[in-house]
Amino acid sequence: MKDSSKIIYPARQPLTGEIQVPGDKSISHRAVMLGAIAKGTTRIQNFLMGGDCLSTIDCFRRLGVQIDVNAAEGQVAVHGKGMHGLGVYPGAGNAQKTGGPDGDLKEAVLDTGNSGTTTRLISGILAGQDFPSLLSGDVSLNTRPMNRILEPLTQMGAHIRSVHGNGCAPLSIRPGQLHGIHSRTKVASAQVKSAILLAGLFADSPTSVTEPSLSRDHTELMLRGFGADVSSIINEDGTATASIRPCRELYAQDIVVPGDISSAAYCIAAALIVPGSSLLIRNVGINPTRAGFLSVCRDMGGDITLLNERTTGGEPSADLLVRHSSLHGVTIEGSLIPTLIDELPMAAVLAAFAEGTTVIRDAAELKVKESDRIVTVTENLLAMGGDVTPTADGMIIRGGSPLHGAVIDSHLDHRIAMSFAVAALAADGESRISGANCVDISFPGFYDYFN
Ligand SMILES: O=C(O)C1=C[C@@H](OP(=O)(O)O)[C@@H](O)[C@H](O)C1
Ligand SMILES: C=C(OP(=O)(O)O)C(=O)O
Repeated sequence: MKDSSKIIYPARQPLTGEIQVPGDKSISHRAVMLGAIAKGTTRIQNFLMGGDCLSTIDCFRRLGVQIDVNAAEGQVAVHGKGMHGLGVYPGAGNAQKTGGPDGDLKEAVLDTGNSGTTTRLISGILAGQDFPSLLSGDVSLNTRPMNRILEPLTQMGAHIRSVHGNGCAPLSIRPGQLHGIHSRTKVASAQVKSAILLAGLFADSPTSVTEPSLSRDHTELMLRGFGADVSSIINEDGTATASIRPCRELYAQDIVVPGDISSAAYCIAAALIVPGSSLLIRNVGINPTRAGFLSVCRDMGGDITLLNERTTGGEPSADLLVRHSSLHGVTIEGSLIPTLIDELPMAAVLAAFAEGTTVIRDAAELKVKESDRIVTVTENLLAMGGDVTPTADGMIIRGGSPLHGAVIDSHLDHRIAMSFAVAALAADGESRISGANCVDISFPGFYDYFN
């Protein structure tokens, strides 16, 4: 990704009016993936044209799926190949000889870019194919932990390994007969759960995954919509189990992607901290497994009203009316964490504008995202004059003193760039954000919204 920097000036006026944020990243990824292995054409509206979802499209095109993109209209048509129709397409520049004992067998060579979701979910699908593949991403992606999918997929009979033996991508996947398992995950991760469920489609017996608490359930909801036999329960001890039966065929769907609550979080936070603001954010996904940021903002004293609540394709959404509010510190922990994992950098920044202390704990997962977000949030908050102490699984933020403009290092992590762009709106003096273009990964046009 090319380096770029951006100067952000404090907001000179309240944020008012109506906006709509781009489509949900998690749902956009899944719509392409399930569309690719379904029978028929899946038509997607309000697809997120961000770098990560474009990586998913690119991977499936390289597996022979015709995908038509109308970027201006946010529309994507995925011409599904069915459960067993993916393949290696020499000539698309993606096939190479494996050079291994399987001699001439061609492998699909796929670039998953900066996207953990693409890498982990597609691995579940590729584990069930009859051709080999090689997955690799950018420098950040190739340092992220993959043993969390390698272990359960191997247990299912997949032939998947980390090429350099370091538990990270590149990943090499060879054909293998998959069997159903019951997997217990250590962390509540929708990516791990989804990789196992997607592999379960291709197994010869049912598969289930129990996670410590419920992570985002878009895969389960969408799989059901495509005709798979999926069930989910919350167990008495608070753990969550999702189960899937092997599947012969998935059927194409029309999908309308709601606005991404993870992107809306920056607009919500900006409206809460810039004095006089009153912002209406239309069409935001509020699936309870994603809406933790809304609860936290409200607990902090944030004035947020939900209007026009509705459900499309099993996914609830609403319009959010957000008004400037005086905030106070809170504790963010436990089963709430997976419901706002990507919004924690923004929540930490918000905490710096809140009176009193905010404690974020049980969030060690922050360390294995696009950057170590405990480190990168702490470093940048300190640069702005904030009072923050990093901990092993979170941060303690003592808020209420004014932040000042600073040089912010995004570490090419889109969530860090956006969280600190918002901080800069309510700080004294100008800020400079390095690697500012990385916002295109999940929120193309982010800076224009604030202009
Ligand atoms: O399944 C998904 O779409 C995602 C799950 C989360 O990751 P984990 O499953 O690793 O927590 C999240 O951080 C990521 O941005 C998107
Ligand atoms: C962690 C993120 O995404 P991914 O894991 O898909 O790279 C994110 O969007 O904040």
